Amino acid sequence: MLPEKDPRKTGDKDSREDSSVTLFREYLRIKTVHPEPNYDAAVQFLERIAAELGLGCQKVEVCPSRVITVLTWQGTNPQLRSILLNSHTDVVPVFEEHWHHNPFVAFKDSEGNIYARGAQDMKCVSIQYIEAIRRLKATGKHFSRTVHMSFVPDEEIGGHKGMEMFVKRPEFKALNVGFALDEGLANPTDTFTVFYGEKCPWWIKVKAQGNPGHGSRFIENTAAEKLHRVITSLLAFREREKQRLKSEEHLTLGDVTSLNLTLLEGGVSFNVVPSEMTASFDIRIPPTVDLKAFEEQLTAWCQAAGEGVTYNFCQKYTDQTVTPIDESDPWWKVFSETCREMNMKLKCEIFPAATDSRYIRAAGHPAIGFSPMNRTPVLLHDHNEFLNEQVFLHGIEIYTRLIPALASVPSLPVEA
Ligand SMILES: CSCC[C@H](NC(C)=O)C(=O)O
Ligand SMILES: [Zn+2]
Ligand SMILES: [Zn+2]
Repeated sequence: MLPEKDPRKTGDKDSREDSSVTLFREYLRIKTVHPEPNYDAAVQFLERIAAELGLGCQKVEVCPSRVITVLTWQGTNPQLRSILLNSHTDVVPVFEEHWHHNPFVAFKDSEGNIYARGAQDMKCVSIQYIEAIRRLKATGKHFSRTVHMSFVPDEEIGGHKGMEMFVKRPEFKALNVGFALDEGLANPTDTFTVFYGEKCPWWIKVKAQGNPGHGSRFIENTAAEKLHRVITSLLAFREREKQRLKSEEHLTLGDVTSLNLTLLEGGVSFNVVPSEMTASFDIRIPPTVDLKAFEEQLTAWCQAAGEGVTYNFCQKYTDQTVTPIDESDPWWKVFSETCREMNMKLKCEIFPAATDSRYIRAAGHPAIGFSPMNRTPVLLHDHNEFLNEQVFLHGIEIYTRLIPALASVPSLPVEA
């Protein structure tokens, strides 16, 4: 085996590599991978950066072993609401056998593609924030609004011991957030995708109870027959939404309700008709859907399937707050104008899954999901996730324009 420092394993051929890229690759090598992320190493890395850049560093332990690290660049008028640049430190697991390079080595190929778990989701963004602030500080710049960078654990497993707890803490309230940026998705075209809201995740477990008996007989009203009816209703709805997405050109995945049957449980033996079976569904509901009516529809499908069919929620997110994206909104105006000045094409969408932005929005703060990765295939959670170093470096330039613009938004009426 080659040692991991060997350039044949890491792709470290070029000693002239941009120091931002080197830092990005160093961060990618920290194994903050579930199910046992090394969060201590990430926090130490961030503390080192804070010291290097002369930033304030606050650690908030929201529950045992779950620390939020906040690096702060104080504004010249700290009374004004701040800019929050959020990113999560954890990454999803890998199937190592499907990777062409070790996903925790950050191999760079001859085209500058950096392969690593977290290259897109979302260690790139963390380092882009840091490097943009490093550049701005180096030129002696100051802005009126304070800029905070928050680095949070556990986003990939729902954020329950991360951002969800943090937004309820006095330390979060003290950040006095005016506007937040968080993660988005890559876009394979020239355009950058921007997310102004998210679908509500509902995870439901449908339980059907029926008559048990010998597997050789025609038992009446079995749990399986009832569950089959529920599954048929829900999958028929899935098909309608799928067709709607396909046939209406302006719609994106964020605009329709997605639904998948993800778990089937029940039974003990081939020849025993079970008295109980369950089916679990991952449902994602756009902010425009009436949640009460949708819940009534789910109840009706279960009732129509027969007696003894019930469901319970394993996840039920109901906050449908979206961030304003009209030019009358001072934050959006500055964000979109700054992007326009850089000739960036933006496409505004609803995020099809769930990120920590939902907790920020629910706490009453506008938040935009944005990862500056155009001309890049969407590879989050996929094998051989990569980001090209030029795309990464361009992202730093983008934040180097966006951060000053947002941190200079003039005092708002609510701040007077
Ligand atoms: C609903 S909690 C889990 C969060 C996860 N986020 C992503 C981005 O994959 C998801 O949407 O499944
Ligand atoms: Zn992410
Ligand atoms: Zn993710």
